[in-house]
Amino acid sequence: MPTEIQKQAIGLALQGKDILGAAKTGSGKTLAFLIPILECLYRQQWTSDDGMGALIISPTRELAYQTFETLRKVGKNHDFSAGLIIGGKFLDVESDRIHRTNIIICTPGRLLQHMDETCYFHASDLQMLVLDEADRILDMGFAQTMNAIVENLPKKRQTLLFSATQTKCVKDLARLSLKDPEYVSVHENAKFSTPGTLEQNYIVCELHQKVNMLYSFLKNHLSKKIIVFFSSCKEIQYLFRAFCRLRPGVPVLLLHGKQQQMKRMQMYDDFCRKKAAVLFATDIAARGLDFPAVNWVLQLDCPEDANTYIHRAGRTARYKEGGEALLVLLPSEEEGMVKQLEEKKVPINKIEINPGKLTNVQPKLQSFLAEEQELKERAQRVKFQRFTIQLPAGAKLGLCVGHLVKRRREKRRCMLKARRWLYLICTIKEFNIFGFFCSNICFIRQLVFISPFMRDNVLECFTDWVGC
Ligand SMILES: Nc1ncnc2c1ncn2[C@@H]1O[C@H](COP(=O)(O)OP(=O)(O)OP(=O)(O)O)[C@@H](O)[C@H]1O
Repeated sequence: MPTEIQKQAIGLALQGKDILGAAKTGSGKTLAFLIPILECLYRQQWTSDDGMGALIISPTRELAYQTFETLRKVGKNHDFSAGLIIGGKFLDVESDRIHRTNIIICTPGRLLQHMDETCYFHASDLQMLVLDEADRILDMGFAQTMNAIVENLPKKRQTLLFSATQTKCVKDLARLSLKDPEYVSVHENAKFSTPGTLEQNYIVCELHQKVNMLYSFLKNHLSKKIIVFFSSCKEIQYLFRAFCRLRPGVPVLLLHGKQQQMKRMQMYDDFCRKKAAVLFATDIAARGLDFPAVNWVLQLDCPEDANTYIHRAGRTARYKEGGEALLVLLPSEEEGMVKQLEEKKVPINKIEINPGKLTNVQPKLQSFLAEEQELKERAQRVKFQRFTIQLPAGAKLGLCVGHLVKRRREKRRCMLKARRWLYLICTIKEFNIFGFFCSNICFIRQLVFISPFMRDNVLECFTDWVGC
């Protein structure tokens, strides 16, 4: 039986319409664009000599890989060739085949690299463009890459955009030159924006209790399949190692963007296959991934916004299955986040932690840190990062300016370092804005010259925390 989004979107897509598709997480959007692609190329009797007929752009390698696998299943009776074009693989192997591939599933960066460097590759016959997780692909993080990609695509084509949190931003849509798009939003009038089978709660927890809380939670759910979301690679790497030593009694897996490609794929496959396991993940696993039978999603760090919350929580309770989501908030995050979630129609209840049920793992952790220098260094970096992440945006920029002032003689090195810090401590949005400041050291000197008060404060704060 087709799902609601499939019923509504497939017919319109087959009529050649541009589509803005929005439906809750786990509601079958992938088939809502794969079936029209296959049908469209089949009707035109597309062959390998015709080259690329359809292009699907995904925000992450894992999602592209998953879509590729689904396409292999649903397209097994067709003769079209399909290719997965993602980073971390050999460029020349892809280059040899790309111009003969009918359906390409890719991440934006890698696609642009081929557009720039692979001489045979062109997109002039493209019939259909699909942006999966469209709002993410059109946001600031991918803006430049996507603008460059769109310049290489023919204007006459059909464009389909899908997401659980669809963008209606006119500027974004203008960038893609959509022609009178049909807005297919199957759950727009629903009472809630998350699946009805998803039970959602949040707790408020002090920072120093988070690790105890996570350990106790895992101990109480040993037979379950759980995803735990963190907001930074540093933190996840440290806690992964710490939990491997703490041995909670369930296999702990790790997925983040700084892993090598092979490792990433291996973790992804392992977690798909396991019946009971916990996956520590950053937001690269937040969107689109369809891990089978996940019971719990735990968000140990507050998401960037309500949309990110919806996508993270949507890794469970997929296609009629049940699932539970627990959000962990610091006291300072509660008011703002809960308000955002209410505005987005997310039904979430507050529950209290039972202090009697928390296991204190701090003494064990301290003894591991004393034994292992590397773990200790990781812990220190996480501590600094946790402090800075909570600062207001202006103070983050201040930290960076302070660093630049102090090391102004080593111009290039300190600029690079400042950018790296910003990357670690800022959200993507903040980083994009502040990146501008770091790219012009003269500007920063002027800024500091104008504001000696700011400089002194920043230096003091910075020296305290970094000890430099
Ligand atoms: N018509 C259908 N009948 C049965 N199962 C389906 C149907 N359509 C999709 N599914 C299954 O539902 C699950 C979720 O589908 P899919 O990954 O496409 O959801 P989605 O809407 O893209 O979710 P997200 O917003 O998280 O990306 C998949 O396991 C898929 O196989």
